[in-house]
Amino acid sequence: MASASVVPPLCRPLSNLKLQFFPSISRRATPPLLRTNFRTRRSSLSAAMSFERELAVAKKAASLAARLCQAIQKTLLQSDVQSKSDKSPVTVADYGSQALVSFVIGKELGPEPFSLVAEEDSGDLRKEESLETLKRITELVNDTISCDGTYNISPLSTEDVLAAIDNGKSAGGPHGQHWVLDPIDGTKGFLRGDQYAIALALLSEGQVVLGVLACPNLPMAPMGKPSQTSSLDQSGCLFSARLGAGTDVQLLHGSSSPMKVNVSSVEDPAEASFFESFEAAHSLHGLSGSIAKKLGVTAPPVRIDSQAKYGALSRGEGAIYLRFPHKGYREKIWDHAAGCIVVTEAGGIVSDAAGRPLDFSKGKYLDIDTGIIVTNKSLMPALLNAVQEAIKESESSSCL
Ligand SMILES: Nc1ncnc2c1ncn2[C@@H]1O[C@H](COP(=O)(O)O)[C@@H](OP(=O)(O)O)[C@H]1O
Ligand SMILES: [Mg+2]
Repeated sequence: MASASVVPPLCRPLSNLKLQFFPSISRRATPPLLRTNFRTRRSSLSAAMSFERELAVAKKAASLAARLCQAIQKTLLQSDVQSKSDKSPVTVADYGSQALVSFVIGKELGPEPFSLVAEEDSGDLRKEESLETLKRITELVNDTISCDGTYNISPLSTEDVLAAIDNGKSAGGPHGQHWVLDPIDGTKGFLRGDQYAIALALLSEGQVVLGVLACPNLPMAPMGKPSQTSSLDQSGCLFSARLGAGTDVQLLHGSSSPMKVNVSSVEDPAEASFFESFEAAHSLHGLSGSIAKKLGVTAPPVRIDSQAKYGALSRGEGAIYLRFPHKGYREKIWDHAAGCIVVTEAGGIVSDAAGRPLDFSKGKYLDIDTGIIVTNKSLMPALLNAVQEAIKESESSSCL
């Protein structure tokens, strides 16, 4: 069994994270949808509430959860892997991470109850055959809290841990405040030893007002750029964004100061690189390929797991992210809320394939047209045209 009492930093080299570049494409006129839909939605709400305290809590919660995940990834055993009803892999780390984030929010912002929309629930864990797993999660959560030293409390019981996980049962929606959590985004990457993220956001009146991405395996130095300082030689990035306040990155663990980041400013797609899911089951690589071809791309895409893609884009590493799930899949808000604000506060645009901004106010699902595309303001018009042409072509060819 893995022990969380010693938590070494995990510095696995990222063999699958490379940069590629687009050849040039001609710029086209901005489609009307784009012009009307990307007006800034900063309401009086953000002026009245700064969410500074909440952002600090989110950073603390995600960092602590990352500690637990890092300890587990290092010593991952086959026995840690279970199967949910949808057969996706879920590990003790997913549950432990959700319990920890829920614990930290409650501790820091309580005693009032809070609303949390999160990926995991305790249903499977409450079964008799899961008792050993539950004990192990409880031990990991307690070890992580005790190593951190911030909270002087008696150890949590298994019931405390189940209750903390079940705090994540909220349905979200357009009113009030809702935390949105993916305790391990990119579970498959986590199991492979590749990229994953702890993704936490806050919705207020249906709008994402802050987001944090803890990316334990993402190097601080952008790929292809030699680091100037020793802190950039390390892995583990914490991205954080607050409505109207920009996006920062800092070392996930340690005392580095936050640095403001911006998305790539490239206007020529020949200088842009392009991200997509590592997993072909999560995004239509063929469709992305034909979009890339329309833009004149020759290099293969950069395929990595999780919202680490949004984090990398926010600091100008690569310029485009394309996500086209297979027909029938419904995207969940926790897979995009934190990533979305991290990119938009860094100057980027996140939209569906029709050019509409993502709407996080409809509960746990996103109601999107076909797919999600992310890039900077200069490249979006041409990208949107290419996306729409490629979709039309793939629809007509599938009718033949
Ligand atoms: N068939 C599918 N199509 C699109 N996304 C899927 C999918 N099955 C799972 N996912 C989502 O894709 C996320 C991982 O994204 P990525 O491919 O960018 O790493 C998963 O997050 P979890 O790992 O938290 O379950 C899951 O929510
Ligand atoms: Mg996810």
